[in-house]
Amino acid sequence: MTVLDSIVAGVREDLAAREAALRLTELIRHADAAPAARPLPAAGFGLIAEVKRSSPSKGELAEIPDPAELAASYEAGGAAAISVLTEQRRFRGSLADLDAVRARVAAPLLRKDFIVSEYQVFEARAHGADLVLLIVAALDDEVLARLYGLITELGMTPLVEVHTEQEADRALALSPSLLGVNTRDLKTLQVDTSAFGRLAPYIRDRAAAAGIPQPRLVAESGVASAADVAAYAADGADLVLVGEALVTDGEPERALAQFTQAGREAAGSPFAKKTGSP
Ligand SMILES: O=C(O)c1ccccc1NCC(=O)[C@H](O)[C@H](O)COP(=O)(O)O
Repeated sequence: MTVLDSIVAGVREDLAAREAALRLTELIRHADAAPAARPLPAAGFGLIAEVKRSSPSKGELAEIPDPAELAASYEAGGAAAISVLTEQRRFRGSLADLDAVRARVAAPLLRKDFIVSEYQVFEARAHGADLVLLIVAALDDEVLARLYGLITELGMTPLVEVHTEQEADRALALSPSLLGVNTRDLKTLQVDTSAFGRLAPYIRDRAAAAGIPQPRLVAESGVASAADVAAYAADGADLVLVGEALVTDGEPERALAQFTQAGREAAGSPFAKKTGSP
């Protein structure tokens, strides 16, 4: 069993308990009553800043007693969106964190979890999410397409996450507007930040060959410094998702603003790789 398999097994158990506590029909009523989902800023380089207490790879990262306060400092630093981990067992997140953050900030919110069922998508909407993560490695094609369709139908944006070329091909079949390359292999937890620079041109070329719109690319994981953000941006990332480096920094607002500035400068440089290879 891979790390991803064991996380998903726990997620399914916790999900069954929530499904028993609140009927789907009732949950859908809450989702329908939620204010409309917000889009990401239309263009330009940006950072997705994550509320992350702990992780399978690093253990405890930060206590974060007030996730809304942290999110407010991300927003003040200019985050394009805020990612809230809601998985409980390995990341110590919750839907209550999502509620607290939603009540405090206007920035678009990503529900970061291991989404395997429609119930979780309705939960995301009911708790104010604007974007929902779909991890290709955790889903078969049929479920992936079904969840993608529901997220879109509810007005939210799916962030479709891949780690390999084969997963990228599966993701591109959906013509996603937002495609994440996680440089962390969720099966082994190894991070290889150079994976983004290899996969981004592959994705751009395959999208061009398929005649579909180019997705905005999100580089995920492994950022320790502004230079890492700049490297992802130079390799063509439109957005970079950062967790650990921000939650362990004593000044997250300052760190976020610095990372964003570094990414913008690199993305605007004539050497930035924004298109598929000729
Ligand atoms: O972070 C982990 O250890 C992890 C393990 C297994 C599945 C997912 C995991 N993380 C989710 C993420 O994708 C990251 O939280 C996100 O990309 C931010 O990464 P980082 O900046 O390296 O904290």
